[in-house]
Amino acid sequence: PAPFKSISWESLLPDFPKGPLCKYRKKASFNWKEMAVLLDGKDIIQLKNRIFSALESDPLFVHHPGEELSREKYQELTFLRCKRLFEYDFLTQQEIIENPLKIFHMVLCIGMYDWSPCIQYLLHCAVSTHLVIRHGSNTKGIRTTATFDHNTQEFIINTPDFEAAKFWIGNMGKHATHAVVYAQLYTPDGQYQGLHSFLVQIRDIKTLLPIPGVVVGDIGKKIGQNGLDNGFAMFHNVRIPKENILNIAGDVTAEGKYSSSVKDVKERFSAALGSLSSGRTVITAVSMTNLKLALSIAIRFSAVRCQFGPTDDEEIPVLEYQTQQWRLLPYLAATYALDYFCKSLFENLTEFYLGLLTKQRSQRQADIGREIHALCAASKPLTSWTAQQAAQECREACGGHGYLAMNRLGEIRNDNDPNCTYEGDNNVLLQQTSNYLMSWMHCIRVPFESPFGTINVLQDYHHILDWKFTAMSVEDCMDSSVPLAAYKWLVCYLLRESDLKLSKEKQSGRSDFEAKNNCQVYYCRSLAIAFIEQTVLQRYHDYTHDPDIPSTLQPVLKNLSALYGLWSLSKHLAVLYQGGYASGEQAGRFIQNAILELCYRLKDDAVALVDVFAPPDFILNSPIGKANGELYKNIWGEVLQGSKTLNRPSWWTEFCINRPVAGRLKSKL
Ligand SMILES: CC(C)(COP(=O)(O)OP(=O)(O)OC[C@H]1O[C@@H](n2cnc3c(N)ncnc32)[C@H](O)[C@@H]1OP(=O)(O)O)[C@@H](O)C(=O)NCCC(=O)NCCSC(=O)CCCCCCCCCCCCCCC(=O)O
Ligand SMILES: Cc1cc2nc3c(=O)[nH]c(=O)nc-3n(C[C@H](O)[C@H](O)[C@H](O)COP(=O)(O)OP(=O)(O)OC[C@H]3O[C@@H](n4cnc5c(N)ncnc54)[C@H](O)[C@@H]3O)c2cc1C
Repeated sequence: PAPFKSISWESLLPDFPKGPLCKYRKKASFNWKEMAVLLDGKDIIQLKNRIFSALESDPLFVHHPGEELSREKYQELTFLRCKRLFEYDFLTQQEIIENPLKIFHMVLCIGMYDWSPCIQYLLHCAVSTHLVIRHGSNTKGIRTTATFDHNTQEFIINTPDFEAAKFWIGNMGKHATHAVVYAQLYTPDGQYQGLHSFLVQIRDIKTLLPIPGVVVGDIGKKIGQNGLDNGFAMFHNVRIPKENILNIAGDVTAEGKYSSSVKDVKERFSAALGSLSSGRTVITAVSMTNLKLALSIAIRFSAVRCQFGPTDDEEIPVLEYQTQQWRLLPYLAATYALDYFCKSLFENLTEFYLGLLTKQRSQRQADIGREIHALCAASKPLTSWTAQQAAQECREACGGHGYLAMNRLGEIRNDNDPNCTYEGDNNVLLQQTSNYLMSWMHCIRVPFESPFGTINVLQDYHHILDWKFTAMSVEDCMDSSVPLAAYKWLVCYLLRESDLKLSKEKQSGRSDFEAKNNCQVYYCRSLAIAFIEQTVLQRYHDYTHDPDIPSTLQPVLKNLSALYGLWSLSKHLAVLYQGGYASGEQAGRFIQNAILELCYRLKDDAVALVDVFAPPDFILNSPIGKANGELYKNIWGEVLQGSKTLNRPSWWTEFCINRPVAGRLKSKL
């Protein structure tokens, strides 16, 4: 990051308007601008400003308060906005090469405005990876076939029946003209060659009418993200040229012979699915961004909204209540920890793609692919669930105002919801992470490490299993080293228990399939969650304890790290006691009291902490979350902008004239 002093704050990070939030802003222990520069750096802040102000000045992105858009209109507007994003082309190739992290920030800035155009845009950019994989979770079971016809040098794409139809596909409902279709490949000798992807034209590019043999349409209204047209498709002997096989894992010669540089079928399957890791990394960051949006709204609201007080004539901000602090501030800490983790995961992914682009065939490159897969298969569940719970908590924390659509918490919650499902259902994905961890069990007696070091903790497996909770006071627990040690034990313990459980299941005669399924709840699933929480915490602990962090910022960052660690760990207290890491009343009590103390210490910093990441008012688009904190003026301003707010309803005669005759229909029942 650029040094603090050389930057003109006025142009880069202007002061917030004066208002009711000033009271808390003055109490903050640190300078929010210094924090923003530390976390993002001047270059990224400039990029964010550029994107935010482009959207704010563009009439196409104007908000329509008080207006209900039909789904058709919203889809049209989303498409126009998506086209406009291509016109803006916010980043040059050179900028991306110099700092790939800029793509990540660009996506999240657009998403903060609305996820529908953002995802539509992303899907158009990433057409090579993300269209028509669907057979649900079990990709191996996809039933669409691609049979090579060497007489015409074409593949014939076929959907056997409607249950095998592609469903849910983003952009396919109304407008996609081409799709990447995952299908089971058959060569002319009748041999089955496994899952491959093919580029298939589905609509005419001049008329948007379906190509003969393709049945394509819109799947209907969803719980959220309704600007996006999700669709279905079925293929009836649709012929595509030979060149349209996307030969990631294998190819077919003109004579119809199959060839692949990857001999093992299982490896080919992993290669075919490898690109899903980038989507899962993006979704991890999308969910973390939803945390930022929800908390910006709920914390600003809580700092201004007053209820009850020590005397009848004095009401205090709801943020002063222990309950409100405990409900919101751990999510604020999680936002900071996950924000750091997302950036580090994106860097890991960049290294992986650099290896692919330079055609690395090393063992390290293969190990990186496996480790990234294991990381994002658990970070997507962790972050999307955290954001989902946080959005609901923030909604309730804002009371009735949180339920008003204009304040956006419902939209954030509903738009975040599918992050738990797409690119792999969370519960299904966690199994991939635990499989990866379990696969290390046989290495435990020899020295080993993974490229990003996330499983190196297992090198001390036997030793760590003997560790105990040793803190002697609440104050002892106020550093993230305490939950981190507990997490290391937890991962080793759950790994041992999962492995033992699997062996027992097999010994009792269960098939591998059954045995694995019976080891998920309380074992493998908990293991994957504990592992990813430990990894997030480890990275954030190392960052916040780095001696290069300015001394003006380190105390608050350390508090956030400790709170995130203890709060996450507190959900595993039962296992810590069950496995003998903790014993006696004190351990649990210390952890609980440390959480409350950290919440109390952070409450005066909370507004400044959200000021660091909250987007401008236009983007946040929530009257109760505005930076001026003028809660009531902002709400009234928005309510009165509704075109029909003060109108008599169009159906007023039904009330005033066509009155019901009580009991008129009774005899007809
Ligand atoms: C993972 C599965 C559940 C696999 O299940 P199986 O039981 O059949 O197989 P195995 O567990 O035995 O696996 C075999 C082997 O393969 C390895 N593997 C599996 N996946 C990967 C992977 N991704 N990378 C590396 N390796 C992998 C596995 O570890 C095994 O190896 P070992 O033998 O060594 O142990 C699978 O069936 C599955 O993934 N299911 C989920 C299906 C799924 O995810 N579908 C997604 C559909 S697309 C979708 O939903 C899109 C939604 C749109 C969302 C938009 C939001 C955000 C925008 C994102 C945009 C992305 C932009 C990115 C840029 C770009 O890509 O260019
Ligand atoms: C908004 C949205 C957009 C989407 N966009 C696309 C897209 O663009 N392209 C695309 O290809 N797909 C897309 N999808 C589909 C998405 O990838 C799938 O919904 C997802 O992979 C889950 O599969 P499923 O819906 O078949 O769930 P299922 O697999 O039917 O899961 C149902 C339930 O069964 C459980 N379950 C399944 N298998 C197991 C198991 N082995 N062990 C334990 N429990 C299990 C799951 O946890 C879940 O609770 C989209 C979905 C949504 C919601």
